Amino acid sequence: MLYGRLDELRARTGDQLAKVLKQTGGTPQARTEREAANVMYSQQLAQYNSVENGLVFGRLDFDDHSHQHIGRIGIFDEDNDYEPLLMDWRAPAARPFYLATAAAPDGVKRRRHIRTSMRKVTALDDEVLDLDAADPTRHEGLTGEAALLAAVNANRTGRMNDIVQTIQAEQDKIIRSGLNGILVVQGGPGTGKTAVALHRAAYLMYTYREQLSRRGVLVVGPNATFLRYISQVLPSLGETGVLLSTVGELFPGMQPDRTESVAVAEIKGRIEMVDVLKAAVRDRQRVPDDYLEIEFEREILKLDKKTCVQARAVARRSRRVHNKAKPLIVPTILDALARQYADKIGADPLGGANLLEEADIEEIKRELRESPEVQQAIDWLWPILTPQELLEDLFSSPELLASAAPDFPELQREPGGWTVADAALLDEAAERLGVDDTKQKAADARRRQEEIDYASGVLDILDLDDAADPEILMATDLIDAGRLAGRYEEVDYRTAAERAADDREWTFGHVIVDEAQELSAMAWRVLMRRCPSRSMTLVGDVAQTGDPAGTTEWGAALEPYVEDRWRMEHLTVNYRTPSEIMAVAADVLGPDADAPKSVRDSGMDPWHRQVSDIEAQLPEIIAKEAAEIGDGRLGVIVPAGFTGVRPDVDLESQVSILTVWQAKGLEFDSVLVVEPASILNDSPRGVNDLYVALTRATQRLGVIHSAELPESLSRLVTA
Ligand SMILES: Nc1ncnc2c1ncn2[C@@H]1O[C@H](COP(=O)(O)OP(=O)(O)OP(=O)(O)O)[C@@H](O)[C@H]1O
Repeated sequence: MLYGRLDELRARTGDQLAKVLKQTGGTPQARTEREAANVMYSQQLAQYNSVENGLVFGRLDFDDHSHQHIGRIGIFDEDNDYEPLLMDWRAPAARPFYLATAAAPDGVKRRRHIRTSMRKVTALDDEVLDLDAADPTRHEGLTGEAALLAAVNANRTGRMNDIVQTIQAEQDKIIRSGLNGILVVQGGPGTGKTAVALHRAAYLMYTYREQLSRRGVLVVGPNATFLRYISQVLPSLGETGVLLSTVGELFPGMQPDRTESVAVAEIKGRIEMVDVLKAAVRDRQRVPDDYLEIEFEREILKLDKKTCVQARAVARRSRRVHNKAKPLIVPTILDALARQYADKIGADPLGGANLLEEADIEEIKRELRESPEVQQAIDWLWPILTPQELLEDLFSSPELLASAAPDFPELQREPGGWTVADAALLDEAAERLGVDDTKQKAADARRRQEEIDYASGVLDILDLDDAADPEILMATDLIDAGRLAGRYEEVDYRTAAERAADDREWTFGHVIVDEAQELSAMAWRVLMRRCPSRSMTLVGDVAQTGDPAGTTEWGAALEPYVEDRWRMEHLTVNYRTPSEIMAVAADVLGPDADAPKSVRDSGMDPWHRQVSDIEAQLPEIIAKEAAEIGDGRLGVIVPAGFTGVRPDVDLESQVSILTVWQAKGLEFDSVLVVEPASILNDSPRGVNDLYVALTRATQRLGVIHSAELPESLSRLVTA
């Protein structure tokens, strides 16, 4: 019945959309309304299409004999006072589905998990929420235990799935936490942080739609592979208006295409870079050592250092950003040059006062302003700079670098291309420089003039008949070309997420950051600029920090922005990694670490095998392990620089060879960790890296090494 209703809704929305698309013309208001309807119906249709799989997944039976189905969207009975036929999982009334327990049943008698495949029910799992009738083998801390275990034991597909059917109580609390302020979610590997972050995005969009649809929600992930891995979750929850991005991509047009050492990347992430960029900008506001010579009207004028210093001081005092302050140096310079020129040409041969009057001086200034030589001098004194020019010049010039960053000579490099860590610097530079929009404004003016010209052409055609009766109104009597052009100007109907992707200065209604522990101080600044309201959800694990520029303490990262005004929630249960693997991983962190508790055992011991030549023997070991897991997925996690690592991870293939950094946030049915001693020694945060590598497996773990096995892995059995 519910799928039937979904088909009806889809067909009806499709018809409405087709009707809107067929209409043309009309008043400007009609056009605006039509465009808005177009966007609304298209989004609705996308939502109906995306909830096809698993539309209905739950049912609650209440003590009063009523019942309610729970699903991905709400569907209402239009013929019966809009009674809910299917309750959206995010609605308050659906909450007992996630929270009710036998001890606190909240009026629920039975909770049913319904599994479907292609519109057919394939399995049911019932829980009777009655302490007397409850199955004593059930785990009281888990909601829908059978459905949960089926989900966590299932083979992985290479793409993350939603967990909407089996959200657990501690996760539900975070997903539905209020919109405002900064919420930090700290949780060990596999505790569902990523899943919770995405479901929270969907929940917030549903609950605060009015507030959030205008400014949009941003979800930030550590790299492009990870974003591909999670990309299907929000659409499957019926939400298409959320922007997924890395920090780097928030600088529009940024494509990191070069690499650099971890040490240099770490320096670029430091807060000291703010001062470096400030100094770099000031260094570009030049004055001559002595004077500049400028030829004007066959005279040689001298622009001396003192005048330039004065002009620069005026511009700097304004506290405008560099590119916007440039016009402020011009009056002082023109004035000095004009007076010098006047002295030359207006000198009274008899030695009296200058023959030129103020009006003449003003005229000279106007001419000076137009002179290419003068413009060239002004550009030398105060060049308009793009962020790219500023950084490229800084990094490739030993002199500029020595002046702006005397402590960091290692930043010097050949020009060409950008690294991941450059993105936050470019963004910071853009803030300091301000956008030079003169070209954009000129282009806009040109475009508008073209539209006006076109519109007058249209009006001319309408008024072809010269001999028309003067009593009859002509088109040009009613509307001029400017107004006609205005009507046809393009209005921007993209969703907030689409517009935000192209706009560096966009600010979001809510920002969600995954793997937030990896952000450098400079990256935090980028994100805080995108979210002045500080309505943010930051999920991560400070025990997994791999980037030397990242944080191991939430308070230290947030203090500069909100002091201690942020709240923290913890996730404590690991749904990914079986207890046997988690025990090995916890040994790596040491006895004081707070590793999460696994929800299940696998009955299989993680193993290690020492080989003499890894590169030669690995293919065979991989083939054997791949055969063991059938159509499951195998991740081979190797030290950086190992052969076989590709910059782009193929999520679809059965076997992936990747570095720890690439494996961040991902999971595989089976994992082979290669040469753990190298992973430990390659980075100052090697312990965390090895912990991340060991916790990627959902079923099986093996360790291959030629060097000595690190002592912390002594729990592994020998294969
Ligand atoms: N309530 C749940 N029901 C079913 N599966 C769940 C649930 N919570 C988490 N999972 C599954 O557990 C796995 C780990 O979740 P997720 O990747 O969100 O963890 P994480 O905390 O982000 O891990 P890491 O810190 O290692 O990146 C995923 O496969 C996820 O689908």
